Amino acid sequence: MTDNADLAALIRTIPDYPKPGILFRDVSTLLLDGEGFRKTIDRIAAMVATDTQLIAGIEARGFIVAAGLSYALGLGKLMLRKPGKLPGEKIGIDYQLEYGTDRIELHKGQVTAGQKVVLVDDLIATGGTALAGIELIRQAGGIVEQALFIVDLPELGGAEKLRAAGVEPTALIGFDGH
Ligand SMILES: O=P(O)(O)OC[C@H]1O[C@H](OP(=O)(O)OP(=O)(O)O)[C@H](O)[C@@H]1O
Ligand SMILES: Nc1ncnc2[nH]cnc12
Repeated sequence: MTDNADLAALIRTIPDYPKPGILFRDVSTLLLDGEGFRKTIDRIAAMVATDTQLIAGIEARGFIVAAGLSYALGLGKLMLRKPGKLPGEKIGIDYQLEYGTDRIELHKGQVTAGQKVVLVDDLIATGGTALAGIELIRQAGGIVEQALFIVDLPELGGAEKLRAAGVEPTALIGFDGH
């Protein structure tokens, strides 16, 4: 992981949100900064494997990263959505969050067998969300070997879990603490 201190400085930390003990790393302040967002997307885009065919983003903050990369690289984007949002036939998976549980869903037929998909999100903490996304894309026949994030919280072990699942995670910024 390179330094990216310029981008780290644009991310606000809010203690005890949404629960006591959680240090919430709020990317909304980075998103407000046009140059900061452009640098974020450019630096992540430079890491995307050249054989990538599709960018998968996780609702909601992951969509912003996915949209930027999709535009920068001219690749399509796949929406992994929270429950009840997709109108078509879908598959879904439940997962644990650092502060609760959730579910994501994917439209059937929007990943083709053998398609190379990169998963992106704003942040990886416990890795539950990213692993659920990877599992869902794999169930649909896609190949996921790379996942990219703006922020990693290494103490929560998510990146290690992704490596154990055969996916190489990279983040621009690592923050200490929960
Ligand atoms: O590695 P994990 O422990 O799974 O946590 C990371 C996830 O948590 C946040 O999303 P959140 O569920 O808060 O939803 P949002 O993007 O809709 O705000 C973040 O954007 C990641 O998707
Ligand atoms: N500490 C944290 N800050 C921001 N988003 C998160 N998602 C899960 N944990 C988080």
